[in-house]
Amino acid sequence: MSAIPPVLLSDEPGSFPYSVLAERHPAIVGQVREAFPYGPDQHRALDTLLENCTKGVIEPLPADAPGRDLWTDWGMDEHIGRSWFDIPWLWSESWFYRRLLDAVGYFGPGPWQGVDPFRPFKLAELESPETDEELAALDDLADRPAEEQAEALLHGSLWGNRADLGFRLSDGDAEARAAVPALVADDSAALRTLLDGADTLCLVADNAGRELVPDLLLIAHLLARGRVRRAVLHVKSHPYYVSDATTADVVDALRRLTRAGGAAAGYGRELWAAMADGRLTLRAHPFSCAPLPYEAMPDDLRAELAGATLTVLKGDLNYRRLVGDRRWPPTTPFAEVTAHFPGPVAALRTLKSDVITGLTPATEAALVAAEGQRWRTGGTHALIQVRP
Ligand SMILES: O=P(O)(O)OC[C@H]1O[C@](O)(CO)[C@@H](O)[C@@H]1O
Repeated sequence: MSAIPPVLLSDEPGSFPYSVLAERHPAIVGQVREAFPYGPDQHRALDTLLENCTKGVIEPLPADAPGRDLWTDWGMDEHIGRSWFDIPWLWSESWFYRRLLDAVGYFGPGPWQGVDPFRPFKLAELESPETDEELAALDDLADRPAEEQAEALLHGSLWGNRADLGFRLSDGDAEARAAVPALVADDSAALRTLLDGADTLCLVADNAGRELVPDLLLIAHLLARGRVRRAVLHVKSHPYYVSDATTADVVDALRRLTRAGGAAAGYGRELWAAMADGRLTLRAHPFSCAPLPYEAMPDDLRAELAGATLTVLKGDLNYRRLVGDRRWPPTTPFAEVTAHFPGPVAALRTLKSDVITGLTPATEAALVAAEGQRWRTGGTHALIQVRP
């Protein structure tokens, strides 16, 4: 067993985590502020948040705040009074989204209760010409052999994670850079084996829009071909990390598919029917927005995932939560760091933060020789890792 390295903090100027707190979060506050006709109270609360998240310390949630008990369980008291930059990065990032939702009145009571501050960005992406093109491409795919379709949809789902909206706010060139390189780890053969004839597939979604659409297409394909009997799609219980998918985003994506026409509409109808007969269910567990690694998941979620044939975790944040957001040496075995997970697990992720495990020494050396450490955070590399 490898020695356990320290968790990532955001206290090193020039590091990626530091830039997220010092630059990305203020940029997100600005974008949200411009996207809605908020009133003076909300603007004042956003000003306070901006000041607090860049220069202040963690302050407790008010006694009557919704979800306060959860945050107490998740370690709020031990962080109170400490700088956002000196506590685990995973924790301070989640806290930022919680406090942002508070500032705009998301948790209510009041007229802004339940209004997703990121919805305009998500909808714009769903309605973009790029989404049109991706959906139109399904017409050509329909004539290809089933295996080829499955492979294309798997890679669509993987690369759909490439540039989430939060990432693009601070790294607008990410998508234009570099042709798609080879995967840095590719356990897709093991993934195919696990998926073939699976009873229950849990897919833990990441982003809405151009990531969720291919996730849904993959699920539709697996269900329609009878490769998996049922699928459970885990989404976030509230808006999170800008583009993370909630139930409302699944509904938007399904509507988008069904009105697209052509093969896309067929997938949409398949999913709609699967929701109706229970082959596809949604889950929005509160732990989906917890500032903690999956190793700390509560017993009910552990039991649920233990019952799945396979759990597929999408995206960078889920990867960080799966392996523990630590400074692992990149060659640390993936099976070792995911041994805590209650059943077979796969990660489909483009690389957008420093954390990485499961590389061969040769792969790590080649990446470093070509790019220094940029490959870790640039969003231009991806992986499929499986622990059966
Ligand atoms: O949408 P994803 O793939 O989980 O990525 C989330 C992004 O946010 C971060 O947590 C940084 O804010 C990175 O891990 C990543 O760039």
